[in-house]
Amino acid sequence: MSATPTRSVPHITREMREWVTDQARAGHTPEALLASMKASGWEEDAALDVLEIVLRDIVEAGTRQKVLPPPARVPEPFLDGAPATLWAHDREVRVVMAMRDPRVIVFSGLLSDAECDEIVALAGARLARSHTVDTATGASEVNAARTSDGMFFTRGEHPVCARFEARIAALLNWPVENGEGLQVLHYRPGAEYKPHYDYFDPDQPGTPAVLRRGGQRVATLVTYLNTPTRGGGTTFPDIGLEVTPLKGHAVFFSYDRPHPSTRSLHGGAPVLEGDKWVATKWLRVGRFD
Ligand SMILES: O=C(O)CCC(=O)C(=O)O
Ligand SMILES: [Fe+2]
Repeated sequence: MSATPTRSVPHITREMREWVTDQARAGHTPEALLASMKASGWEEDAALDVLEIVLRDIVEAGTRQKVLPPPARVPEPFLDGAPATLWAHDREVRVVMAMRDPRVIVFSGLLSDAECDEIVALAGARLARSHTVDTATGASEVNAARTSDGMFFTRGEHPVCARFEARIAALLNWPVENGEGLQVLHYRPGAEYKPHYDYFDPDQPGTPAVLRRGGQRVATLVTYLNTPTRGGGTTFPDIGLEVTPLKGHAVFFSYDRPHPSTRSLHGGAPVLEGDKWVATKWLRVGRFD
């Protein structure tokens, strides 16, 4: 048996990678690149190794872009004609601001003060340290990026939940059945939720299991159940937006594919004074049974 000669993987500097990438994008052939590298003193074998690695990376990056999932239909309120208010099941909701791309809408009056208080009281009785779905395993785990406490109601668990869910479905034109149960989060002073995406990362091994129930998340509605004294806004770092948490207001945003190009990155800024309570409704592309 003959021994296979081992060849070490060449170290490719950032400058080298950029030069090969620029030349290839400018339309120069691999043969032309090889000739220039040899002319500037490269050994043929080493130059070939570098070209093979960098050109393969370029092709793979291009393929990844092309296999972006097609855009999904997303929840969307009827805002044609720029109405000041929308009728949502049993209540008039005000439209405070609407951004088109990415889609971000702030509503007020989605819940009455009494309904906010009732949800806080029901959730408070059941709070435990927040858990998020770990897409590596599909299991729940304590998430260090989120320093709030949280719990989930099942859909329609209390009359106030069912009423709220019917309102959300009417407001956003999305079936109640496609919504997850409400999640309630409680942030104490200093607590925050670092910027994140709400969709499930398709590259994580646990994601297919999570998607079996309802498919991807395509929109989020965060409703503020109280008004923290200072801090605790919902931030959208890609667009420099911070939504003030005001009791009964809600911020809606949608994302038509599980990809950062949706610019749906968002977080809960640290609460500086007072507490913060929110109810999050995640909407799936299909029935969440
Ligand atoms: O607390 C907030 O403002 C954001 C909450 C959030 O991002 C979530 O529940 O997914
Ligand atoms: Fe979120």
